[in-house]
Amino acid sequence: MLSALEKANVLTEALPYIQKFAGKTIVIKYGGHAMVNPELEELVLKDIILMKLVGMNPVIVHGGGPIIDKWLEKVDIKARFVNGLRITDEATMEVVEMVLVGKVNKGIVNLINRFGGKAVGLCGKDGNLVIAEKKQVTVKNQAGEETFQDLGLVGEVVKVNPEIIQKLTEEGYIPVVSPVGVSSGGETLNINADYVAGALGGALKAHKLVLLTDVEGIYLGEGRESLASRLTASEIPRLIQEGVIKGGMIPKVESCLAALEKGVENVHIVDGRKPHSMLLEIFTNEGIGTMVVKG
Ligand SMILES: Nc1ncnc2c1ncn2[C@@H]1O[C@H](COP(=O)(O)OP(=O)(O)O)[C@@H](O)[C@H]1O
Ligand SMILES: CC(=O)N[C@@H](CCC(=O)OP(=O)(O)O)C(=O)O
Repeated sequence: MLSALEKANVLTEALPYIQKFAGKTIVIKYGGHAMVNPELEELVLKDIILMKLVGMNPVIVHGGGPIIDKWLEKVDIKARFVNGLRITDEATMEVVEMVLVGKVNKGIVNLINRFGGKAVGLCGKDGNLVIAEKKQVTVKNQAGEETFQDLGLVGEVVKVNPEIIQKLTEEGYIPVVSPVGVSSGGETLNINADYVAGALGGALKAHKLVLLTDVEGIYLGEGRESLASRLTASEIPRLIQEGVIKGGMIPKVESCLAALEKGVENVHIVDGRKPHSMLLEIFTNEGIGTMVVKG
């Protein structure tokens, strides 16, 4: 345990970081795989409340893939993914919206409020926050040829209207965003939360985008020693092509690239299972996880 003096030292050591980040927007993607247990969830959300209290503007975009899987199973719908994206028919979309916007979003909002923060939950439909269109994807077949794959009601962000987030932030709220968007024709679309986080970070000109997940960062090979502490944007397409980055990591790195392109200064993929990983990232010089940089 720290003595009272040591605790005071820790606080004053954080001062330059608090000054540096005051007023800065930090978009945090809280992935479903990082929501591993209630104790850890409490730590993550209390860290975010602390960030808000010391003057930063945290904005949460949450996922919930494993929780959707659980509820789909209850109604006998099989979960299927292509390149980390859920194939979404109408029945699946209904479950996705109920689980993300209803259960997961309100669960996070309720906890933040209970821990003394002020949270407001939204999805892409609120204030036309996230306008999307159906996403087109190509995949390689067994012969190595590129073929088109229809994912159903899966969206790609085409426009973000961030005013509602800015208003909430100015009023002292922590916005909590569900990755369900709407097309210009009013159709509900399922968007991977990583893409929403990247696009929102870009639209808000965020200082930082932090993607909390269930691995330490991006591995370039087998084992923990292959963890990349820093990758440049230009290396990413090759790593996807070679199959080094696959599955759920693909939307994450693509979100990083989109955010960097739109001027987000710092983009990090961090282990959300590690207690206080975000605070370590923001308040110390310890580089944790993988930082993706322009170039
Ligand atoms: N090169 C890589 N380095 C680290 N993880 C990778 C890599 N390629 C694929 N992955 C997978 O990406 C997963 C993280 O994505 P995902 O499961 O969608 O998490 P989340 O719910 O946090 O969005 C990891 O658990 C891992 O299985
Ligand atoms: C199109 C698509 O894949 N949407 C995701 C949305 C939730 C999400 O992104 O959750 P995680 O961050 O926990 O993976 C899904 O249906 O699972």
